[in-house]
Amino acid sequence: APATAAASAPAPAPAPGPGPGPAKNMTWDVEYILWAPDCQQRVMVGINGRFPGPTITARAGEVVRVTVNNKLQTEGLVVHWHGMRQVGTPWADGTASISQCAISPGDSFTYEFVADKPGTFFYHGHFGMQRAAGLYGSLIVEATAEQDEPYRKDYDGGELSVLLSDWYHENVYAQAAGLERKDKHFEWIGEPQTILINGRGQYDCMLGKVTNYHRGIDRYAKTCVRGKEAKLCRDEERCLRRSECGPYCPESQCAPVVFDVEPGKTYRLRIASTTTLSALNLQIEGHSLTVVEADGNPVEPFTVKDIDIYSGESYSVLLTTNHTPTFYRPGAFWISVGVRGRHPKTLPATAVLRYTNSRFQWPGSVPPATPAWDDIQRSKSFTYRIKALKNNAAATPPPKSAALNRTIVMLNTQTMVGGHVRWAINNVSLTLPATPYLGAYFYSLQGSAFDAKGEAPNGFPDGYNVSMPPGKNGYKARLSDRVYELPHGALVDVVLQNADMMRENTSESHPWHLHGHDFWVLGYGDGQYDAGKDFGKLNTDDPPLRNTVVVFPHGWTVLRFMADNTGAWAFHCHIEPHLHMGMGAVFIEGIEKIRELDVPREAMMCGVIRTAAAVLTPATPRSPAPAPAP
Ligand SMILES: O=C1O[C@H]([C@@H](O)CO)C(O)=C1O
Repeated sequence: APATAAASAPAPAPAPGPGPGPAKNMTWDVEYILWAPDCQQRVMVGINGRFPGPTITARAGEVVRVTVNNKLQTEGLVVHWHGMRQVGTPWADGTASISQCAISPGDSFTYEFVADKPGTFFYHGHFGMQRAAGLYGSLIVEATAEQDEPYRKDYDGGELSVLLSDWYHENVYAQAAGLERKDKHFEWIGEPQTILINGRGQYDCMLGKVTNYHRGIDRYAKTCVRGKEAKLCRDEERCLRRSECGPYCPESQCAPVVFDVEPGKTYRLRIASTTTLSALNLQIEGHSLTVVEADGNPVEPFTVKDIDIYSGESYSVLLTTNHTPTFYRPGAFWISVGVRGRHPKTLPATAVLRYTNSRFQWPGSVPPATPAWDDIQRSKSFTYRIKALKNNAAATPPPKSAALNRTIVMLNTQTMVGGHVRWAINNVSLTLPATPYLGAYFYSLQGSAFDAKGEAPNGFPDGYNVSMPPGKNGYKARLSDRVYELPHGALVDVVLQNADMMRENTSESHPWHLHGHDFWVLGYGDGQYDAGKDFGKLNTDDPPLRNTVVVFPHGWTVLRFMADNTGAWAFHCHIEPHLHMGMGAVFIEGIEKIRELDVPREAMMCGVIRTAAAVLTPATPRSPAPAPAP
């Protein structure tokens, strides 16, 4: 490994990333676009002129190579491949300040990594609040013939991809500015205007019949108009100005999503959520759903009427088209997606499941109502049911507790720091340094790149009462870019401990996402985790492997992972404003091995400095400037 690579590395550097193999090559222009995802035109971050970004479909083991051209004139960007473990390619993880420098405006960067395992994934921006601006899309990894997914034989109809998100009319710069205002001027982003399915929604109206249930969410709730908007469609000029084009124009950017299915078959729905904030619930009128995959891992199948899904999670569910069309059920059914966990102010999103023998285009029924937002018990019972598939090689059990090297307890608190509302982990509210951690370790610049004087705290003081706000606990947070350093191969438990927020008797659920890994979810509980009592009860027999897990209000969650992936990995709440407010941590793994990596200059520098041979030859010391004339 080069010692001071910028000055002495041999030129030119080999192409970064994994070796040869079948590859998926793509070139993306990322740019601002005017788009009307919910029939209202706004500025978004699009890829190749569209929103959402293109779906990537790869085979497991294939190399994915995406050249990203940053055509945003005024901001950097990175793309994170959510769920890809990036073994050996930590610089391709796409986290600004952690795995790479943000790609400068006008510059390009090629991500190159192995789609390491089959499953349902997605990609998204990971710089500032760029994901919320629309920079995301689906990433599907198909199994090879040899590794065949265990549930592959259980569906004969095909696959449907359902990417869920929430959408705000206020742009992300305004959202971020509001979050950063001081003291009583703090502006929370509030609830989204629209839930999107595959990037489409209908602001302020329902495709189906409106009921009192919908009026309870938005008292002005109405059914989207069909006739008037259809007339607008015929006026091509107006239709091209998309924002004037209603949902029923086929050309419209907010046209309802319709999944055409054959009767008498079983389909696999790949469902992923990249919401800014909302926890969602999805159900399909008249059909049950059998959960078979979570975050790319096979789970013991179980059948439910609806699923909860948090930001950062993905599931595959099997659905059988077992209805015979009747007068009342003509063969078109509502897919309904509503908000859970926070008092909803957003109407549920709807899409249509339409049998090919359906007598009607549209369901005539009322879209099914979302389960009560505050029925946390119901959410828990769904989440607790998720277990690893029995007797399956892809669902490896965790090493037993005896092998454990380290336990990190992470208390999350919402607290004031310097007049700002922030989130903190053990009193450290994460700020990100200008120098990516991966480069700081690779070039041995820890001391100057970030605060390396001490580690991020391993726990919180005894006697902290998690059912009281941090203020009443006399607990004061600070900003820091400190990290957790993990030696290669350490077996690590993380206890996520939720607590009271600044407002007494309030606590919210948080979906935590770990980069570079899947982890085993060993257990959940209410109140404060008590190692003496709870550790022995953790599930080490069939815990599910996941990359995202929820910690429930005033509860705890324990996860375990093996720190065997050399790199710098983010671990954070997947709620976009919460990460922005400091709710995250960084693990530096295999510290003793980082310098052996082949970190490409492209990830740590910008422009031609990264590739031009000239700058790589040792610089000739400049003669000292002449002394100024007396
Ligand atoms: O971080 C948050 O801030 C608000 C609220 O606590 C203050 O307005 C909220 O719901 C969050 O999750």
